[in-house]
Amino acid sequence: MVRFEAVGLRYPGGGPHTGSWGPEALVDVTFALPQGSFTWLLGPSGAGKSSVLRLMHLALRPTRGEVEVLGLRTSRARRAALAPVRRRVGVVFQDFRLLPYLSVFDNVALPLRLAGRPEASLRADVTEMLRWVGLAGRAEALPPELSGGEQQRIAIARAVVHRPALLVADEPTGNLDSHQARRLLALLREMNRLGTTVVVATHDEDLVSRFPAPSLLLHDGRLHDVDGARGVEEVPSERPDQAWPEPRAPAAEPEAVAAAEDAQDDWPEERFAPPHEAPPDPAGEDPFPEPPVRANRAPPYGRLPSIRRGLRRE
Ligand SMILES: Nc1ncnc2c1ncn2[C@@H]1O[C@H](COP(=O)(O)OP(=O)(O)OP(=O)(O)O)[C@@H](O)[C@H]1O
Repeated sequence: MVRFEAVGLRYPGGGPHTGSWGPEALVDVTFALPQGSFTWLLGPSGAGKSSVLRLMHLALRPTRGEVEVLGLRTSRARRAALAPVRRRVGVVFQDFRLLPYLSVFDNVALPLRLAGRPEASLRADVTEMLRWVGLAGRAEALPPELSGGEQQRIAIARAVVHRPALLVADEPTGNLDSHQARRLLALLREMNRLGTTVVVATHDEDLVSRFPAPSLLLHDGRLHDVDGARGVEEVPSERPDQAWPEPRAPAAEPEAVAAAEDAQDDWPEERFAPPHEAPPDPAGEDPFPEPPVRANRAPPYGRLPSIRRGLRRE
């Protein structure tokens, strides 16, 4: 599901267009997470947690080594191969990254629209997620009109509404009170129970103590202590292989959709490729073609009743 092999990562040193590169923010990071696992990503500020998550949701490529996500080896993959994989990854950003000119409803609906869900069928799921995060009444508001905690809850709803195969969350409880943080943990656990692989970077020790799970511990960009995460590679996942089907590619990718995807990039296209030891694949046949669009296929996503049931229990 996720494999890091001797990964090194450098950021641009004196700014993105200067051509100089800073010290390695990640050094020789190696681990593997099986499908259906739940992993805490821990470490002090500046240790490299966000950098690991950026590599997992394909906002960056490694400058050394290999990162494989959902079967895609990212270090040399062509950019066109990244989009379909990214659509299967849900992200809760530390700084939310809501699109300020779209309503709350449209922000949460974005992953479903990117996955090609018909408008008629997405309303119920978006409304249910908004209700779950307690913001159904703010569907028409713009993100800048919301508090930090409310924006975080919208960001969480957007990350999970399309039931991603992989969910990465960067300090998802940073702006939540303890009750909301426990509800969020319940949602993450329920999604994990249903087959989503979950990785959460956090400083919230109370949250971690409520759900013991394997941890990756980073210090100064190095993986210092792996509590079960590195070794679990050999344990086959008991979860069904196709817990979440591939999303359909949008029939046509309008410019607005492409712009919305780029807004979630840490490095927009022209800065996407840091100097990797090996050159990218020469232009040729795309090894990762978009899945074919099948006509009259049933909607790939079920409704959310099981998540709702799990939350009621909580
Ligand atoms: N965009 C960037 N440009 C240059 N250096 C960066 C950039 N982002 C992160 N770094 C550097 O990479 C290192 C790891 O940062 P990262 O944000 O991954 O740490 P973190 O563990 O997530 O920290 P925090 O808990 O404070 O969010 C730090 O030294 C940081 O200064």
